[in-house]
Amino acid sequence: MNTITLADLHLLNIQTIRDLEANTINEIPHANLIKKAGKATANLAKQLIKKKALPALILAGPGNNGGDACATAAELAKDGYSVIVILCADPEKYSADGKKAFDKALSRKVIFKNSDALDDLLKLDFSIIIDGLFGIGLKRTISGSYEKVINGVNQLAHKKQIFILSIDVPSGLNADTGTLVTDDADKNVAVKADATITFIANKPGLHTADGKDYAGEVIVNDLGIQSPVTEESKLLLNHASRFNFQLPERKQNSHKGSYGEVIVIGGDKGMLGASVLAARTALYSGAGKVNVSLLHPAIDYDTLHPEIMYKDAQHLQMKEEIVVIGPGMGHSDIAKTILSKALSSEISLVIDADALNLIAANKELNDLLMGRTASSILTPHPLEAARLLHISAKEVQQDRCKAALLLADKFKCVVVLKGSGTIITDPEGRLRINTTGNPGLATGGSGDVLAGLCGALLAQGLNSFETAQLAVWLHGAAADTLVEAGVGPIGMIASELPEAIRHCLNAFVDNQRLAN
Ligand SMILES: NC(=O)C1=CN([C@@H]2O[C@H](COP(=O)(O)OP(=O)(O)OC[C@H]3O[C@@H](n4cnc5c(N)ncnc54)[C@H](O)[C@@H]3O)[C@@H](O)[C@H]2O)[C@H](O)CC1
Ligand SMILES: [K+]
Repeated sequence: MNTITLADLHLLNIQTIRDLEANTINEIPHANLIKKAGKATANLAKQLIKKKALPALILAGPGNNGGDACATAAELAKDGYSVIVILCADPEKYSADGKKAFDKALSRKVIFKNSDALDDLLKLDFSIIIDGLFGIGLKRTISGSYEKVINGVNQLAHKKQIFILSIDVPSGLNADTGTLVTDDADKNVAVKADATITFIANKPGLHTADGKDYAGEVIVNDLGIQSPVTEESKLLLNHASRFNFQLPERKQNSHKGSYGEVIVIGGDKGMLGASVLAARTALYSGAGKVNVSLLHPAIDYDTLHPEIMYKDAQHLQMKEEIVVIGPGMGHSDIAKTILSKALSSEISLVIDADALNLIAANKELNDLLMGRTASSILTPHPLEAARLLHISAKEVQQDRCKAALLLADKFKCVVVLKGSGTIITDPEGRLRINTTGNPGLATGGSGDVLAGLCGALLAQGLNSFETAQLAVWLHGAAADTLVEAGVGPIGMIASELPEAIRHCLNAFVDNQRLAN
């Protein structure tokens, strides 16, 4: 975990990459980035290829991504690999460097076919499939022969277990948003890569929304172009090895009051479990004291965790504790009254689930949240985020980074937009995309666990943005350790997370101590 550099975590959007590329070409007229990209891709492919006797299949599209593909073919051929390229382009229309790469590949006996040969090629076996159809220049829905080629190689790779390496971006994916470039919701045309070698810098769309499913493992090669990155850089991947904050030391001479107090408010009829899960997690993640206040007080004792105290929701002081509000809270008038009291208080809040829905539906609560001076962390899933922004969940998912930034700006809060590649933002526009987690977390209650974890970290003295970063990372890391142990992704349940979170949290603290 200590080998990750800040540069590895730096994310750039397409426009910034284009600007950097243009500056480089202006300053170094013969930079030949395509040649460099081809070399880097071929070097990686050589490490990935297990059966050198089989040919490599390379897809080359009409833009510079296709140029990179031809340069890769030329490099592999130089080292004795047999290479077949499906050329979906007129090479006469390539850029000068792209044409040079094509000519070089041709001179090195690379076999070029067009998409008419697809059906015959799909009967063969290959050492690797390298996707250079489209990169950051893809504009419209992929159709016609491009669509046939993509669907064909996806199926072939799946059937024959052939590794797919995408160049720069899996063809079909938007590198900014992680959505598929399509105007037809029923059409999912994109290369499903096992790995992506991406150039100049890492890109947000490879890590959120559909990005993780299509890009696979992401390898960054800067092609010698420096993109300055500092701790202040706004767009980064969220990784614990780069956190520059610490939990307070656990001194021998300390007591439960040293580690803060959390109250979880929620649990209307039929939904008590949500609050109990959040409270249990707060306990397992180090809060000194943990309370539950249920709106439907059907229980006042947790037989599994008798450490948890139960308090009457309607008579809470809300003076010093950290309040996690919303899990299973429902929409009753009492819920609104208690939420209004919490929003009017001077204490730090974690606002989740039904509390978010109530705020979205009620102007008074909305205004109270907007007017808060104490800190709040909002933890919406896409539908809750959509309600708060008064747009559709689809619009949120179309650009998750933008939606999270809008929310943080609107409410002047730290926002955790959950989902694949959870996004953490703050009102200053800092944005982190999380790197841990797996589909095992797509299960009821895992959001309650995250809310409870946030509460415990706030109680131990981290600020809201630090809390959100560490909580999201730990939550995903815990799920990853469970999957490694065979507990999921299928059938992983939220109740299994708190113990795994405790393990990951202690390991995180130990690693930080060793690193310092
Ligand atoms: N900028 C860099 O960091 C470097 C970029 N390299 C590689 O180049 C691509 C970007 O190249 P560009 O030519 O701008 O775009 P594409 O290759 O992605 O494709 C554009 C090409 O495709 C046509 N097109 C767009 N959409 C469609 C569609 N739906 N159907 C058919 N045709 C479409 C469009 O008109 C263009 O002709 C980048 O990703 C890198 O791989 C460098 O080589 C390294 C540095
Ligand atoms: K590509």
